[in-house]
Amino acid sequence: MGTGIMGDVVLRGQGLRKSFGLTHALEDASLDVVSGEVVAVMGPSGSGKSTLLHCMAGIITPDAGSIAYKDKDLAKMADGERSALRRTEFGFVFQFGQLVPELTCLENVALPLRLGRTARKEAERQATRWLERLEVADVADKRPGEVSGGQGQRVAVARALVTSPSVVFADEPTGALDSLNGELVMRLLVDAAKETGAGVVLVTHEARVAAYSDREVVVRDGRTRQLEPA
Ligand SMILES: Nc1ncnc2c1ncn2[C@@H]1O[C@H](COP(=O)(O)OP(=O)(O)OP(=O)(O)O)[C@@H](O)[C@H]1O
Repeated sequence: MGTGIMGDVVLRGQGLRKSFGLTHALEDASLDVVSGEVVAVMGPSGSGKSTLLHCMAGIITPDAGSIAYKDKDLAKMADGERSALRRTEFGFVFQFGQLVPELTCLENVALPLRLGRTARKEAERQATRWLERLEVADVADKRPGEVSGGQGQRVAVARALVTSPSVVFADEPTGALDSLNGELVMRLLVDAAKETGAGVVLVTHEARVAAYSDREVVVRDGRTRQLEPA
């Protein structure tokens, strides 16, 4: 891995600190997200991985440090601007519970486009293309409760990519899957991201999953350590 052409730094977090009461979740964490590159964020349970991801995505505000999207400081954006950035430039894949149970898989994938005011027909056309790309076109009309865990995660990946985001945040995306389905989801996620040029932040504690990345960053006690590519 790691031989693709990498682009520019799209998102840069530097010197991030975040405490929850007396818990110092992040002490000094830095992370660069490069377009077309998959960076794995590894580390033991409770080390601060998810907190780092949530800060980088603008979901929570760090106590100190800076996060810049294409050189624009997230802290200086208005709330509305930050939410618009999340909706249009970021995609999210979590471990589970992210699809809307009342909607069909097709409607779930079309939803981010609909929220961005794309007309229904066009949104569903693009959603269909992404379901095909993730090899789950056959579940388009089913609801999330009627599909397997692996199929559901592939639908979630399709939904994360449908807006052509510049950054995809994936927090233990294969955590609830068996190894075969986990490998399939990772392969499809990485291939699709490479194709669109998205940078991927992959939070995982599994070396087998991190093996899909181009670069690894280890978080320990809220501090990041960048590993040199092999
Ligand atoms: N909203 C919160 N309120 C209070 N404490 C929190 C909150 N979020 C995280 N923490 C604490 O911050 C520390 C880091 O948590 P975080 O979820 O970032 O770790 P992690 O590396 O992602 O762990 P895991 O691999 O188990 O998901 C932990 O001690 C956790 O209990």
